[in-house]
Amino acid sequence: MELIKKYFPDLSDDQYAKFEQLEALYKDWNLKINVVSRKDIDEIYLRHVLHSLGIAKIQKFKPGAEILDVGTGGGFPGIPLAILFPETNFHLVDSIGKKMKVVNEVVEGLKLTNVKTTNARVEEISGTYDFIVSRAVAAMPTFVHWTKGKIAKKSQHELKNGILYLKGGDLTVELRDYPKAEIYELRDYFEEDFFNTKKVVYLPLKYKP
Ligand SMILES: C[S@@+](CC[C@H](N)C(=O)[O-])C[C@H]1O[C@@H](n2cnc3c(N)ncnc32)[C@H](O)[C@@H]1O
Repeated sequence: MELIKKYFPDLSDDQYAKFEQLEALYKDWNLKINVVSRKDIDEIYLRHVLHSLGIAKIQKFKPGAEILDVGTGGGFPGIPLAILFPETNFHLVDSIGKKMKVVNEVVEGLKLTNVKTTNARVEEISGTYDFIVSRAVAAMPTFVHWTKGKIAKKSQHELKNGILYLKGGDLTVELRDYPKAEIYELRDYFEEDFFNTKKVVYLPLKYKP
């Protein structure tokens, strides 16, 4: 929790209270349905919450904007981002029902009124979004294929819209066909060793192969 205050010092009491409550909710649910590994649950603020919030260091979401979290699993990065941007709308999607059950319980427990959830493959989701966020779901070519047509051409963020993907390691091969991809190193924003190889890849919509 101290980590959240260290990097996001200007949040409201309600936001800090939600981040505080989040740990207990996940710990409780993880005893029943294992959605977060044991090591990760002990370091949930570093490995899940702060990592998810890395996206916010690259892009601030506007009130009323629509964000799709593809393959949210236990709710990452969608839930921490929904706490950080309470006036932005988040749609969290995953194809595994039991993970969505936990997400639904956490959303309810935290009283997050800006989160909608759907248990489905992303290919089945219709509608368009200002940004698509994700972590650890698929290689970029597959991900781009799955999400084709789901990014609004007219964004509420003026000229910025597209995919914001949390990735790690060497991306040279994976992003070879995406010359417009912008790579942001999270070690430039967070000093913990965990972030040494972590990045946010921003793929603008107007990418033309
Ligand atoms: C490794 S987990 C990552 C979960 C979460 N994003 C995180 O970082 O903790 C990948 C998730 O993507 C989901 N997934 C994979 N392909 C999907 C698809 N086509 N549509 C929706 N969800 C998908 C899986 O069910 C799984 O929960």
